Amino acid sequence: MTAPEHKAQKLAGPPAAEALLRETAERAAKLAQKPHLSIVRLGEDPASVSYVAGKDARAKETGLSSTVHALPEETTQAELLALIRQLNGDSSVNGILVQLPLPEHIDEQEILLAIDPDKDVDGFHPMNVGRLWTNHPASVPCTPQGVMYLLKHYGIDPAGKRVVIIGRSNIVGRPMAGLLMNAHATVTVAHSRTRDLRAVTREADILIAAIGKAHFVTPDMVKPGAVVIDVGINRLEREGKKPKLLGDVHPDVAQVASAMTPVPGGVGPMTIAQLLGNTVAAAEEQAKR
Ligand SMILES: NC(=O)C1=CN([C@@H]2O[C@H](COP(=O)(O)OP(=O)(O)OC[C@H]3O[C@@H](n4cnc5c(N)ncnc54)[C@H](OP(=O)(O)O)[C@@H]3O)[C@@H](O)[C@H]2O)C=CC1
Ligand SMILES: Nc1nc(=O)c2c([nH]1)NC[C@@H]1CN(c3ccc(C(=O)N[C@@H](CCC(=O)O)C(=O)O)cc3)C=[N+]21
Repeated sequence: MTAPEHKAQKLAGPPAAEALLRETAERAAKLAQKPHLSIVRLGEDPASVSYVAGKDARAKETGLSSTVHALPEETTQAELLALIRQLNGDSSVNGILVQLPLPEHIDEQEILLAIDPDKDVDGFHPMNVGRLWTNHPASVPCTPQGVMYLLKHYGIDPAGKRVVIIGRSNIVGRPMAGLLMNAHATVTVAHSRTRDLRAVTREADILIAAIGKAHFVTPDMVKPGAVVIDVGINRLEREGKKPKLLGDVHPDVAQVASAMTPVPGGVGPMTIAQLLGNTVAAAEEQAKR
């Protein structure tokens, strides 16, 4: 008989997301007005349609109200800016989210700059990015903030640990690095130009994969006993069936890691819960004025 295989602890997202949603619902209920989230989406990309539907449904379940502005793919820059200005000026709107990626003809940076930083529940406005990197966080991007909540929920403290993040995007890798640095981790950010990636990732006590390539991280890249956080969601569209979702981490990594997030059911649910948390936080701030 062969020895039983080692299997990493499963860091499931839903229980941590439920805890965050409960806290969020309690805070929402204390406000005189229901917090309101406005979600803007352009075009019919199936992943965006599915994420936005999830965000809208979760908002309503949590005692928030939300509106989805589903605009045609051909919407112009000027039309999109006009909608954002209208939402900025509407005191019944507490949070604004413009779903990314935007179509090619839209200047994403100009759109993100136009969102009132106080309503920027994604934390993408340069004002909020600057606050994160000076350790005065206001609104922080939902996915990395959700990862921090998940780590805490499972009793994993990054302080003093070596963390390696693969990916340097504005939505995941960079803000993840800022948050972990603020939480006293020693942080390395790797990317497509990193030399000898395997030697770098093997240094990690906590390895975070945000690459966008299915099963990219293999067991040989992971230090035995490391905690592995899989942010990747790679959609395998299948004829007549729901798409299959694959993470950036190969399932065999569970044989070497001490703990690992699954995909689906890992970081994804944290992102949505954190978005609602950010919306309630924005509503609380706005209620003080
Ligand atoms: N769970 C969730 O809630 C969310 C999941 N995601 C998922 O996370 C993943 C990453 O998303 P996002 O950050 O937006 O993606 P981006 O494509 O913006 O960034 C990917 C990063 O991975 C790096 N990379 C690509 N190939 C390699 C390689 N061969 N070796 C090392 N690094 C590499 C890129 O490097 P370089 O900069 O050099 O190009 C880049 O920094 C995706 O699967 C996405 O779907 C995203 C947001 C939320
Ligand atoms: N302005 C903006 N803000 C974002 O936060 C943002 C964005 N644009 N563009 C795209 C990415 C991606 N993203 C996800 C949200 C939820 C799940 C999620 O709920 N995932 C579930 C599965 C969902 C399913 O079944 O499709 C899971 O992993 O278990 C995943 C990914 C937010 N993003």
